[in-house]
Amino acid sequence: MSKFIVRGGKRLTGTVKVSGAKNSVLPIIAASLLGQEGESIISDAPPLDDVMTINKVLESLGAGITYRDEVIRVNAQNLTSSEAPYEWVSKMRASFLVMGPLLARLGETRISMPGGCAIGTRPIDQHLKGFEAMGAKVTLGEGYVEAKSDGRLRGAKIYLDFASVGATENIMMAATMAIGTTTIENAAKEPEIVDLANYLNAMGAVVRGAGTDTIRIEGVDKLVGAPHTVIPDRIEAGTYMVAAAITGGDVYVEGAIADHLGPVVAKMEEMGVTVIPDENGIRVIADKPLRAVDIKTLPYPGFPTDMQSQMMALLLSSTGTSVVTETVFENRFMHVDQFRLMNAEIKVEGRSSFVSGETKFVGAKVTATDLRAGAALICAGLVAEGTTEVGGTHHIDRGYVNLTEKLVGLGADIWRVSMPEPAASTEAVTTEAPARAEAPAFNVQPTWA
Ligand SMILES: CC(=O)N[C@H]1[C@@H](OP(=O)(O)OP(=O)(O)OC[C@H]2O[C@@H](n3ccc(=O)[nH]c3=O)[C@H](O)[C@@H]2O)O[C@H](CO)[C@@H](O)[C@@H]1O
Ligand SMILES: C=C(OP(=O)(O)O)C(=O)O
Repeated sequence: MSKFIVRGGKRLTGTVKVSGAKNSVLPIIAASLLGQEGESIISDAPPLDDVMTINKVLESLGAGITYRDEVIRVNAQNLTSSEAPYEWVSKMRASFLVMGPLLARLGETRISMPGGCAIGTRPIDQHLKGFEAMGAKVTLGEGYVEAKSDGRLRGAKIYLDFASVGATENIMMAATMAIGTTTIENAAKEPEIVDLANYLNAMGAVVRGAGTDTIRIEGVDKLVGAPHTVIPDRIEAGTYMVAAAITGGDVYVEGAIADHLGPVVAKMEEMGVTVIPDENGIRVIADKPLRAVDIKTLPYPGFPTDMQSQMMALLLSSTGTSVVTETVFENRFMHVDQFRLMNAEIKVEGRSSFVSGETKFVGAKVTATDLRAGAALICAGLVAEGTTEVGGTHHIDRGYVNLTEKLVGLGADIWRVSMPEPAASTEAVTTEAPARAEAPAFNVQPTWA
């Protein structure tokens, strides 16, 4: 067990570099299963717990994987299994993204049912509807989803009831080796979809229209491993933009792509933050009081649900009342109770939160209820009076590379402590900051590379 400890009151300045996007690298690693020959070389692969998990899934399927210096090499020529076990899928929903590639490659697959999680029930009906339309026979039972095709999948026209990111990716991957053309209508348009399509095309696939709401995939006979560099993580970038703004800072977020962050930039500007994008990143300067604004999460290019909780932290410190409406996930206000422990005033009514500004955050013991909630609590901790302890670090480790190092590099007073397991020891854990030379002690380099 471990915690992040944040002592509030430091203004952030300097440059922070964004890592490769979690939500790009996960489907791309899954897609590497499609390579019948050669090797895929995936660069800028962030050393996150989620990446380790999906690598384990691929290894369990028989793929050869090495991971060094943020480069993953996948050799998927000889797959030995079509089953993704509970052990890995239960750790991370995105493991389910191996279903499309396995169906295309092996004609059958059995995958543990991905459960719901803190932010919502997250059904997979749209994924399965797509596979069935392409001729797969899907059965559910004993906690597993099985899909089988009678020979190769067949191209089909698939309309998604919701522009689901995962369903678009899974269907797109399954369709690459189908007979004929598949059309996905009401497809998700996220930059990560475009990144995946670029990688698939480099492998020999014919995917057109990614980034629009209609994607056409012409099936081909064979895909081969290919090199690809993952796009920068727009949510990590947005998180550092919020961290900079909430502390009244001046930070250059290197690698951030302004085009991928349209609504985040727009809303921060509406609040009174100065945002200066250039071709290598985005500079954020907050040198005046911030105004309240309303936020509504939507699929891309709308305001990203994955930035909702961090933005709520910023709105809490603005002047006035803001309304935050969450339309993507039905239960993504878990951070509200945690913010309340830090002195925030927020009223939740259905899918909307009424957020009172001018919060004088007070340090408290809080818990990351999900990945972005954790990031948001750390942002609040940066300006809180006193010390904030953020537990639930396993959520945060899913999506932020070297979080303490990056924030310390900007001048934040944050470190991480490892807690002894209660049964093993009753020793108190110190929340004193380690000497700077010792901090940060957290090493996220994979140990099994
Ligand atoms: C690994 C990854 O890329 N994760 C992202 C991805 O998750 P993920 O791909 O799971 O998100 P989706 O876009 O699929 O989900 C959006 C909404 O659609 C619903 N839905 C989805 C599929 C389905 O078959 N049926 C259905 O009802 C979900 O319950 C949710 O309410 O997009 C989300 C929305 O931008 C982000 O928050 C996640 O960070
Ligand atoms: C919800 C998220 O991710 P995932 O879909 O991997 O749970 C996220 O990145 O905020």
